[in-house]
Amino acid sequence: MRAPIPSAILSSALIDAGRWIDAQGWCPATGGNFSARLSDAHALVTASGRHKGQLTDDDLLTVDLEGNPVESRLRPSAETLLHTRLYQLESGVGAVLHTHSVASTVLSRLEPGDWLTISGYEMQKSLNGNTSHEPDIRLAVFENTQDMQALAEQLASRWQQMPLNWGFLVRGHGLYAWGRDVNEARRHLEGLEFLFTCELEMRRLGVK
Ligand SMILES: CSC[C@@H](O)[C@@H](O)C(=O)COP(=O)(O)O
Ligand SMILES: [Zn+2]
Repeated sequence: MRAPIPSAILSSALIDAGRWIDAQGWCPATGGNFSARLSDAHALVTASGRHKGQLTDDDLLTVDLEGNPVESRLRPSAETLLHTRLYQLESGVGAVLHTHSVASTVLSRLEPGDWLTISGYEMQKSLNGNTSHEPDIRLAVFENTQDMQALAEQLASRWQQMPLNWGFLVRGHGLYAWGRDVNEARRHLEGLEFLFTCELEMRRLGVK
């Protein structure tokens, strides 16, 4: 069982992550949503429709792991169910950052299959568990839908076949990256975005 983490610490970490992500240009308009696990049963999540570079404490609320607000009148992110499903699937997931970068959006549309495979980059070592550039990194790619319940079920069924690591892509939509805490989620997000940019450049050059 996890010791609960004070909400104020996680709020500040998510607000800070939002400013950084916005500075990278990975959350244009009101795109993206973030969360952090408070305990075994609750998470802090961004309210729907907020600009992620301008978050304050008033833009975050507590939800249970079914995505229901707890003691808040704010409307949680439209994609809360994906966050809470990740917390349900893996107790080691402590934070989830969802972004809408150009690279993740375009690459996910260029990749026709259910998986994006990446290999040969030193930056693969930014992803937990990787000690070499050589092994393939495989990221799940899901079709986009506005039905978050359905997408959460697809995520769970893919996870049952094989647990996913680091993140997944939603086609034409963006990236979900996670980690044991906000710092690790940020590292995975940054590493994956770098790898996507490289892959996109390779494909633009006709190498792949
Ligand atoms: C700019 S619209 C993007 C939304 O449809 C959605 O994909 C998104 O990431 C943000 O939704 P939100 O409800 O603000 O968390
Ligand atoms: Zn989104």
